[in-house]
Amino acid sequence: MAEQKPWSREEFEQKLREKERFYHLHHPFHVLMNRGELNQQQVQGWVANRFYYQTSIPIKDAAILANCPRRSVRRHWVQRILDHDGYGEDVGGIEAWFQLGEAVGLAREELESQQHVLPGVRFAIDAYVNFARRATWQEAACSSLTELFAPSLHQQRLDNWPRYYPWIKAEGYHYFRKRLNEARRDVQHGLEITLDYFQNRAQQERALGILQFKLDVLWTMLDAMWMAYIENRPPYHMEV
Ligand SMILES: O=C(O)c1cc(C(=O)O)c2c(n1)C(=O)C(=O)c1cc(C(=O)O)[nH]c1-2
Repeated sequence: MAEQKPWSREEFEQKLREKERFYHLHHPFHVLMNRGELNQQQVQGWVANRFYYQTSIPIKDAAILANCPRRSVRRHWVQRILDHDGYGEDVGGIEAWFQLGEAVGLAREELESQQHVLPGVRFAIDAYVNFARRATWQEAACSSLTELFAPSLHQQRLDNWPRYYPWIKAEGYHYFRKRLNEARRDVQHGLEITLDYFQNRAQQERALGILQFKLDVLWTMLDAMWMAYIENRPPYHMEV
């Protein structure tokens, strides 16, 4: 059978963008959250579990750097680690997440200890980090492209939460504001790498599969949180 023609650069980008419909923005947990229908304990559960994602992202990006022999790419990619860990005067995104924790009533130690991190959330995030360790750096770059869809979600939080959750202190919003620009910049780089690297149709379809895998990671995290905080069925709930 004849090989299918590759999509043009524009068509390929369009196919990647069409994956937006699977973004965790549409997960029922986020829908409730962005309609103001979560209580404080449920918001705290999300913040504490997402903290594990925040701390894993620079480890994931360090794995990508470790697999990348191209200095011009590393020079650019390293910025992601600095954004999260901080550099010089900038305290970084993980510190901003601690501020969010405090703003919703979670002590720093509660986040740091990871005591609230659900097994399902941990498994999903570890799968993402391990993928980045084992894949080529271009495939791992492709897996970060869910960030194409993140700015609108950060913006929704900035627009809606102060109204719905007046008990969240204003310092909590710094992280989302910071990510608006960082995500737009990062995704431009990740997209260029992806559009350059995946050339024939089979490779382009592989890229869509990689993006779907990452969408599954994010969706599965919220499934675990839904069970624990909406259904009140965390693991082993029958025993407690
Ligand atoms: O709040 C969100 O919904 C959200 C989603 C994502 C994403 O789509 O992966 C990231 C972030 N936030 C984020 O803050 C972040 O730093 C980040 C890095 C990455 C990545 O894959 O490298 N995704 C995301």
